[in-house]
This record gives sequence, C-alpha cells and structure tokens, in this order.
Amino acid sequence: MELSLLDDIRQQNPVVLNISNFVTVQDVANGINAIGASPIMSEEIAETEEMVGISQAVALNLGAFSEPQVAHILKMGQTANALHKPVIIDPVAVGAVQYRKQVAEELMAQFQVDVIRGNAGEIAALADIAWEAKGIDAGSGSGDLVAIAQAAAQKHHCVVILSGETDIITDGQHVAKVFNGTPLFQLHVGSGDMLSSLVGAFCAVTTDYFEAAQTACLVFAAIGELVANKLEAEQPGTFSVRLMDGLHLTSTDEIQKIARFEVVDA
Ligand SMILES: Nc1ncnc2c1ncn2[C@@H]1O[C@H](COP(=O)(O)OP(=O)(O)O)[C@@H](O)[C@H]1O
Ligand SMILES: Cc1ncsc1CCOP(=O)(O)O
Ligand SMILES: [Mg+2]
Repeated sequence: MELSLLDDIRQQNPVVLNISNFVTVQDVANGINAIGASPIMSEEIAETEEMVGISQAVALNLGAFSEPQVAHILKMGQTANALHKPVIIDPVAVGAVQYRKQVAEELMAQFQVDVIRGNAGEIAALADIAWEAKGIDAGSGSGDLVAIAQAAAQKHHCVVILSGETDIITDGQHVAKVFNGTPLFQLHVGSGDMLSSLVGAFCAVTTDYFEAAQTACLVFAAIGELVANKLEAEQPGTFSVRLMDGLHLTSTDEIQKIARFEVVDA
C-alpha cells in the first residue's frame, strides 16, 4: 500500500472527469473535492475531447444511463484510451438487470477499462458467475469472492475491485484485501459511487493502477471506520456528513495506525 499517494493527490489536485448518475452526483463531486482532487462532471458529448484533455482520470458511472448517455460514455472511454488517461468504470446493478450487463459489456468491448469497481453481485455478473444480486446491492451468493474477482479481471484485462465487508482488489493474479470499513457505508446510497471516483483520483497520480486501487480502498474504508467509531449510534445522516470531513482532514498517519490489509502474491 502506498499511502503517500494520498499526499500526492493533495499536492497535485488532479482533475477527475466523471459521468455520474443523478442520484449520487453531489456526493461524488464533494468526495473528490474533499480528498484533495478536483471534480468535473459532463453531460454533453460535444465537449468530450476537450474534457478528457484537461483531466488526469476518467470515471464512468453506469448508474442511470440513457441511450444518449451510452454514446457519451463510449466516446469518453475511447478518447481516454487515445489520450492515455486512466478509465474507471462502476457497473451499477449489472448483476440485477440483464440489459445493464449487456450495455456494460458492449462498452467494455469498445474501449479498454483500467479499473472496474463494483460489489459482489456486479463483479460476479461481469465474470459470468452465478449470484443473486439485489438491485444496486451486492445480494447473496456462495462463490469464492477472490476467484470471482480474479475471473472478472482476467476476462476484462484490468484491475478489479470487489467491494464489501472485505474489499478484494486484483489484477487477475495478485490479490490485495482491505479489512477496514463500517456497515454504515451500506446505509448511505452513493458510498460505492464515491469509492469508484476516488479510485480515479488515485489513478491520476500513479501509473500503477493495482496499487492505486488498493490504496483508494484502504483510505476510503479506514476513514469511514474512523468516522463511525466516533458516532454514538447508527446514524447514516451524520455519518455521511462526517465522512466528507474525514476525507478532507484525515492524515496518512491516522490511516496507517488502523490499517488492516493483506497483499498476497500469486
Ligand atoms: N458490511 C460492510 N462492512 C464494512 N465496510 C463495508 C461493508 N459493506 C460495504 N463496505 C464498504 O463500503 C464501500 C462501498 O462499497 P459497496 O457497499 O460494496 O458498494 P456499492 O454501494 O456500490 O454496493 C467500500 O468502501 C466498502 O469497503
Ligand atoms: C439508487 C441508485 N439508482 C441508480 S444509481 C443509484 C445509486 C447507486 O449508488 P451506490 O451503488 O454507490 O450505493
Ligand atoms: Mg454501487
């Protein structure tokens, strides 16, 4: 884990370009801003080349796409590839809705994604492994989560983050696990979307996207845990406000002190 990447984000203030969904757009923008990067959102295909040109990473969220937005996402992905900018995709609910899986796979066949970040239901779907996904949530299944994440990474030739109680990060062979976190993340819609775009901020400051993905997971989960530990009860509203403060104020030393992770070589 390279926690110094967090300091690099705060020093460099990289621009992270997002296609967001209307549900969580504000959390995503503020999350990126709070951690020390600079968010920009886009809804107009004509500005794609200029937008990708001024950005250091591109995060594509499939949470509420329409046909015109799919065309926009395609152009963003292809332009990011051409300009060598890292591409992160969040395949919201592809495990629960077959049409979403079809669109996500068609998109990923037309440009190369660097990191996919999803929950177990979403990543199992992209690995073609049986799982009972539930809407935007992970749902339930009995498969080996490490094997599922590795299968998805090998199929799509990229780094995969399978998030949940334990985050599993893999490039298809090597595996990292992050054990920090809090169940309160599940009570705040947008936690996953925020993490996906924060992965963009970390990919903006290194060319090692496996390292960026692991470190983003550790930073986000550890900050959530620190915030939750100070609450007096299960308070999703207070949690989300303090999470934003935590993203801004938490130091690498504070994260280091509570970090629980393992990195296993293949
Ligand atoms: N039960 C849990 N315990 C601790 N952390 C969790 C738990 N579930 C999710 N998280 C954390 O919540 C964040 C969002 O992940 P997740 O809930 O899997 O995404 P999504 O919102 O897309 O389903 C991640 O940082 C993950 O580590
Ligand atoms: C509720 C909802 N519906 C479409 S996108 C979305 C937000 C999903 O956010 P997250 O996966 O981060 O909880
Ligand atoms: Mg999600």
